[in-house]
Amino acid sequence: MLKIHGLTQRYGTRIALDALSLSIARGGFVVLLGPNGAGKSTLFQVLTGLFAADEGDVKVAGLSMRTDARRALAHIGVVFQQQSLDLDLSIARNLQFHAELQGLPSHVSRERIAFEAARFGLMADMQRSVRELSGGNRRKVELVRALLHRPDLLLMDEATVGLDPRSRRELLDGLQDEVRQRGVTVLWATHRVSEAEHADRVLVLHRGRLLANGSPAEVKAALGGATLEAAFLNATR
Ligand SMILES: Nc1ncnc2c1ncn2[C@@H]1O[C@H](COP(=O)(O)OP(=O)(O)OP(=O)(O)O)[C@@H](O)[C@H]1O
Repeated sequence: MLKIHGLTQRYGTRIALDALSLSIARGGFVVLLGPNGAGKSTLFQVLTGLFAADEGDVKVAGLSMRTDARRALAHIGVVFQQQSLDLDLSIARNLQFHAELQGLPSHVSRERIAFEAARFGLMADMQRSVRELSGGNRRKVELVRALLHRPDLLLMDEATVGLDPRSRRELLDGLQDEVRQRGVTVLWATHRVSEAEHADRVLVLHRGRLLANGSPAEVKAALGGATLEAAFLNATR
């Protein structure tokens, strides 16, 4: 689903991504675990075509981001770290606007918006402005928006920051449904080890390099530690 080869990104003399290579098969909940400054956001910016990296390439569903970005991006949905909804518009308008940008026919967008909004418990608030919503519901709207064009690869960058445990759980459960029911691949960037404990696969990123790559148990064994958290803290000190 995703192949990253030799990706390098520098900011002046600082290396944010250091010849990073990895591949991720279709389907599953994959956690990209890294401390602050590891390069997670930089990687997501390259994956979503915000800029091209200095070196290397990314392929999504076999399509190169360098030569075929438009078609590659059609496979990707994203929720960025920074909230990006129009606060003055209602949930419904925000979602309709995005569906129009994606070129979805109106009968398809109406059906998908209703389906996803119901799934995430947003139906009662559809006509409220986003400004009036809790942080948890705003994130759910962003997730629904990211799912409208039915992406195969969903990128979530620190998506639970500021959410209480219940909202975090609901968001994660919704994503697990997507993985199970539609075979979506979720790449979930976080610095919280607890969010990696139940992942299908964990990628540990530190200073732009991959330190470990495997199931939570494999990563714990590879990095050495009594718990995944101890292994992570030890390896990224
Ligand atoms: N626009 C920029 N200009 C200069 N340096 C940058 C820029 N963006 C990121 N960096 C540096 O690149 C490195 C990787 O940053 P990045 O934001 O990708 O990490 P991150 O893992 O997302 O961190 P966080 O968890 O804090 O969001 C850091 O050393 C950061 O200071």
